[in-house]
Amino acid sequence: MTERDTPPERAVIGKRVRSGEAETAEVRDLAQAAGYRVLESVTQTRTEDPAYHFGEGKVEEIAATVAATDATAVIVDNELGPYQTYNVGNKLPEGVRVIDRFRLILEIFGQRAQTRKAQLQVELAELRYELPRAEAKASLAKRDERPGFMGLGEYDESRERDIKARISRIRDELEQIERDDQHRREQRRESGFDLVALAGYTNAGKSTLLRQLAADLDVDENEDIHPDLDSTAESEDRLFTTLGTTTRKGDIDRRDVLVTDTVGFISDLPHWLVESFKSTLDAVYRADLVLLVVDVSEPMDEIHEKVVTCHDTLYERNEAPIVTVLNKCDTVDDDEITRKKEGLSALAPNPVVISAKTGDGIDRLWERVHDELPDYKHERLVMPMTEDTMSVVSWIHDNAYVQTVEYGDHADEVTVEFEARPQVVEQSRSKAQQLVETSPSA
Ligand SMILES: Nc1nc2c(ncn2[C@@H]2O[C@H](COP(=O)(O)OP(=O)(O)OP(=O)(O)O)[C@@H](O)[C@H]2O)c(=O)[nH]1
Ligand SMILES: [Mg+2]
Repeated sequence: MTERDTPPERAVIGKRVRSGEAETAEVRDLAQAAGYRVLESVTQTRTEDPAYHFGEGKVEEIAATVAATDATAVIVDNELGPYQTYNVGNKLPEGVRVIDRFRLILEIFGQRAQTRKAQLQVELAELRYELPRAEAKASLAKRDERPGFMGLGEYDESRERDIKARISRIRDELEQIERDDQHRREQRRESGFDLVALAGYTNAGKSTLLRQLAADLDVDENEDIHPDLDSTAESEDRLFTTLGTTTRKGDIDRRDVLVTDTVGFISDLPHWLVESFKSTLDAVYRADLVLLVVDVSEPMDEIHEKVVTCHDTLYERNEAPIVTVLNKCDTVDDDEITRKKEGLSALAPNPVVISAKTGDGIDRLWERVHDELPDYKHERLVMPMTEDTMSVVSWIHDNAYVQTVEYGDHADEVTVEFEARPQVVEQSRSKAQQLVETSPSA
């Protein structure tokens, strides 16, 4: 994690809503997560102005607030078009930056990106953010207006081409990474692991839950097939603490479960931004089961909105069944939980109530995970005793839940009874078949 060593930048927040009252709690948290100190906020309820986004008078009010507080940045919790950014910037004191909601989120992601995959995804999102702005600059320059648009220097006609070329190179590299990840998921499934992913709004408690679910911090034995197993999953009361993915072995009896924690969701993200993080979100989209973590301590309408955002983000690509997990039950009383469960019943039927912090409800959650995962199959295999038989028996021990092992009277055969994923049953059958084919009596 990169923290700024320099004193935090000072910011004024601006936000426009079409109706009702503008809520600034989340954008303040986002600004703080990006390392800004928020001094003031200025809000407006009106329709969007094409030139300034806000009304021109409101922009003047923002400029006056900036001057009075000596702020160095204006953070607008809306999407600003390139021309709007330019026009608002022109009204502000010299050198004050204008940052919209997406730019802000990209700044946070940029600070958190540690792995090659995360860095590529952030760069892809930045380039996709920049492309329409470079196009706008180009069209302004073509009309020979406003040279040096947005203070970014001379118009350079190769800029757009460069961005497009870079986007396509990053896409190629990310696709390769996705193929490798997919291959690893297949390998894990073949070795009998069920893949469970944690999803949910940012700050819902996913990383805290991962630590509760993880039994096995010592992952050396499987390092080759699990290079991303990690013994830390940072939790903090801050938005977007987690950006990449962390996978750990879960503590469930009989079945081997790998639990993956990943980047949180947030509302009002444009499609291209979500799409830029596809390689990371694949851990969720391609899991066997998704646990959708919800912070139950928040007011009902906020919970509702956040669950809808999560469903929207999952909707297009997710393949796995979803179990809703109402987290932080230690902060609310039983009556409130009952009320909130009822309020959510259409969106999230039959949720599991837990506290990732105290561990309350974790046993119930495991039971539910067990129920939702594909059924284990029962199998009874009789194998001839050859020099390879014991290694097959030991393979079955590693990949299945073995009930009994019996040796024939003359130690010429062995019978194993076990339960396992359908795929493991298939594989053990074919291993047993090979033993039959190579046995001397065949
Ligand atoms: N009271 C209470 N606090 C919790 C619980 N679970 C998590 N928290 C707190 O909620 C905050 C966020 O927790 P994280 O685990 O970092 O949340 P996350 O979903 O991983 O967040 P991001 O990675 O930022 O998206 C931290 O301050 C946790 O200590 C819980 O069950 N009860
Ligand atoms: Mg996290």
